[in-house]
Amino acid sequence: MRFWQKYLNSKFYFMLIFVMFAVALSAIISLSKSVENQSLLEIRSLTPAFDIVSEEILKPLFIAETVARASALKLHMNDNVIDEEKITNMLAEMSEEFAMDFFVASETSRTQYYSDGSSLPLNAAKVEWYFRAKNASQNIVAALGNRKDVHIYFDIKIYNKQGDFLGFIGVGKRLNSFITSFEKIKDKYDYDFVFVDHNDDIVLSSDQSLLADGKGIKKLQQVPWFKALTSVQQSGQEPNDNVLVSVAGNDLLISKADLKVLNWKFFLVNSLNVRQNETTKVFILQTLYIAFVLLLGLLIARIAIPYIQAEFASKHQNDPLTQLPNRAHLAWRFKQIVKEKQHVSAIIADIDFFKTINDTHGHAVGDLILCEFAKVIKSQLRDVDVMGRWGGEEFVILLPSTDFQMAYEVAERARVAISRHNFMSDDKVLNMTASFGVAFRANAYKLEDIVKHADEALYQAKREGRNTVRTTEDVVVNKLASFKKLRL
Ligand SMILES: Nc1nc2c(ncn2[C@@H]2O[C@H](COP(=O)(O)OP(=O)(O)OP(=O)(O)O)[C@@H](O)[C@H]2O)c(=O)[nH]1
Repeated sequence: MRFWQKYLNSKFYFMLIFVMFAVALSAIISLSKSVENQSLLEIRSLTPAFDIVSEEILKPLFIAETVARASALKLHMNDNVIDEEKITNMLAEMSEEFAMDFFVASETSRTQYYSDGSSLPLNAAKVEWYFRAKNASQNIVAALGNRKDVHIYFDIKIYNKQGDFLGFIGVGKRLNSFITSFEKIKDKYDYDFVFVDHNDDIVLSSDQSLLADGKGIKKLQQVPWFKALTSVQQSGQEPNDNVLVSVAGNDLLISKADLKVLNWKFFLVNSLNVRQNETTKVFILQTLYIAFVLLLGLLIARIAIPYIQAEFASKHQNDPLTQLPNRAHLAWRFKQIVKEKQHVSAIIADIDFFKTINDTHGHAVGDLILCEFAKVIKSQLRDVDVMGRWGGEEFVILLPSTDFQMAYEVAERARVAISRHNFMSDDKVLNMTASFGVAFRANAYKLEDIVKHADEALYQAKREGRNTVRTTEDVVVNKLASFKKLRL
């Protein structure tokens, strides 16, 4: 099987499945995220709609109602002769307090008094609203009025105890004062809203082109999205208040609410294209983000897992016969010692004529002796020292924070212990010896380096009769002596 075929068969398919799984998982998570985001947007967009109604409409209306019911103004309006100065002063105080324009329209004097001190005779030909509102069945009337600039007025009817009509108390808000707050909301949530009265006159809107201007009041029937509604929808008889319409390629969701207190309607116009774009953007970004995180996780796992496995293996690998650390484990321990910035000495121990033991008593006895040999030497070491099996009948001992002299003494102590130990085989005592090589490295970075030097010393110990300890210093002295001999 060719390499690429093998690759395609195993790793490639695994990766493909993983990537498909990652993308599918990210898509599912993103989908739920974008639905969550969409719902959040909807809730967030509805909240300010309620704020607009309560803050901009209901609040001035309730202030007007409260003032009308409780104020001393009502008493003055009941006087046979209206005290204009008192009424005007009171209106001015209220205007200062609530930052709105107040007025009183008196039936007795047929005059309208404003909080700015001005007044206007209620002339049937000029002030049409007064007579219309007076004859209306509701006690609260809201209407647009054009005084200096366009105002929206909330008028409350006033009666005396006998039920005689005394006139109106009301508040007026300049239409321009709504515009700033409407624009802020429109910028933030990107929807339009329209308030219309019982005549379908547009009273307030976030769309400035729909607001009343010098040319007059606009009608709901002039608005493009309203024109796009069916006649049943326009009549408001449709049970569902949310209607979808398409205007110039833009899908709009129209929500309607009734403001019964004023006999008004409130329309919220949501551009679905904007919402859909937002949702798509959130979906794509989420998918990319999650796929990136998953792939990054895979990459990290691919790099980290073999490393962790190797670390774990070297940390836990022991020689099966003696249960001592093997070479990989020794190398890991050596790295730890170097990392801790400790200087270290190494001893290599090798049983003398071990082949003869095997040949004479058998391999099984040889195995037992190897284990016992390890135990005897370990009994001479500190807990921090590490003894491992280097291979065959060779053992390496690492001595952290141990200088050359001390390492030599440890090796010598081990040599004596071995030579004095009675190894047993079938009730027969076997005596044996071992040779030792000692090396010291203040800054050895690799186990192989320090063991190589110790091995040179061991080789010299073997050459010089066995059952002895030799050091790297001995090796140098020996080399120098041979060099001198050669020169002579
Ligand atoms: N029983 C047993 N013997 C082993 C094991 N590993 C290596 N040996 C034997 O150890 C012996 C090492 O022999 P040599 O390398 O000739 O060394 P030696 O006989 O100890 O002689 P010197 O080291 O020169 O003193 C060989 O016979 C190997 O078979 C093991 O795990 N168990």
